[in-house]
Amino acid sequence: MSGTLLIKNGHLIDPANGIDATADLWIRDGKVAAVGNYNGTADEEIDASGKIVCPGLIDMHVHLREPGQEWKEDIESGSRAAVAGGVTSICCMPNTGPHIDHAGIALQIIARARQVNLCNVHPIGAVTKNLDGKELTEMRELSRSGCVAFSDDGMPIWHAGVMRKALEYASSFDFLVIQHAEEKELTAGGAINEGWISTQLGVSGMPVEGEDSMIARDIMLTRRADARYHVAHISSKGGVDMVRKARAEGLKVTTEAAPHHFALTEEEVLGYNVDAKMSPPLRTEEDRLAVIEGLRDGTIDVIATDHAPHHEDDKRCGLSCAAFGIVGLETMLPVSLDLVRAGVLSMSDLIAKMTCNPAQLLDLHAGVLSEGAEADVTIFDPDATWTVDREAMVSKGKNTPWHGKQMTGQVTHTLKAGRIVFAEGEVRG
Ligand SMILES: NC(=O)N[C@@H](CC(=O)O)C(=O)O
Ligand SMILES: [Zn+2]
Ligand SMILES: [Zn+2]
Repeated sequence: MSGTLLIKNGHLIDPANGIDATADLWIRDGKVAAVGNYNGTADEEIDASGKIVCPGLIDMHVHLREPGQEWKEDIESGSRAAVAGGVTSICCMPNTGPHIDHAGIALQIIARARQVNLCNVHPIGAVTKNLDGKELTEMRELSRSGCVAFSDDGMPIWHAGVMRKALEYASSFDFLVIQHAEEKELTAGGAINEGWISTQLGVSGMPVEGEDSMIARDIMLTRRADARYHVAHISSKGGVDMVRKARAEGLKVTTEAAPHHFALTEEEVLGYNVDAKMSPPLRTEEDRLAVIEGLRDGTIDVIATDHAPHHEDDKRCGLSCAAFGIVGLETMLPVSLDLVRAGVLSMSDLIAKMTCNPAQLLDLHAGVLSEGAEADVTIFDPDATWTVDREAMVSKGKNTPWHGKQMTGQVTHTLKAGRIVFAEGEVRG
């Protein structure tokens, strides 16, 4: 956008620059022009009194379903859902059809996202061709085509030998390898966490050891390869403890938590609720508290949604057969704000986990409000309440466990490169 926009009187939080104060934010020609005083006049103003103004949120774990399953979501609907949730940069996972396992698909996604022009979309390239865990992709070429990290998400990088090669190769270029940690030999046939509740419901469970054993194996391989390893959607106490230990040892191990794993437990599936089914599954209260402690002490430096839209037809067929996954973009912020309200994190530390921390991990030029930076900005009212209505969701996916629940914290404006792309409850553009 051209011209000068003033966002005034907001509580500005820019963790990367250590800013946490009431201040005006000046934007000129799509870039941050100044924080505080500015020698000029505004063409347009947004009054942000009583609101928080922060860098546009980044969600490094999103499933956009395009190409291949556009009835579940596409780049346009996913981008719209993102900005409605205050998210201005998303990384999309490679389990599309075709998979993001060659440069052409990555380039196609980037081109389509630019046409849609609502948020930044960064593909994550596959580690193995077809995501079948056998042969490595051309990671260097995928990286040159815009992939910001590598994963077989949806599937684990299963075989230890392939994982070792992937980590060794990635290490020579400093690529980040993101693991969906699940030992399928242990979880096969399971739909929810294995335990008392799965027994009670008579539904096959996925033991927590499925996640933990793969994280343990991967940490050993990461140590040997001196690679950068990231655990996707961590959900278990054992996993968090191992990551904490690995980091203390100086290994380049990082992880992310999804809001559902720190907000909900396996009790959500009582009543056979298919919208509480995802992989990894909701686990016990002990696991949930361990994820929260990991967020608090910095073991977990990123919050990412694992936004996984599915069509009704893939969900409404019983707990055992329903697809794994829930949508998350539009509820990420209010659910995460509970961590501030509970005194687990300061507002600035919470925002860091959704802005500068993922940006740093993925080397994105985003997540800060420094002078000259692209003006991707989120404005939200931390106290406003609203009720989740699945039918009113912007995403094509309506599979949310929070339907009918009251949220505290509402995005009022989302700006992409200085342009208002969401305001007054409407996506613009
Ligand atoms: N998380 C999920 O339950 N589902 C994801 C796959 C994944 O993230 O592993 C999906 O693509 O639907
Ligand atoms: Zn996954
Ligand atoms: Zn995922």
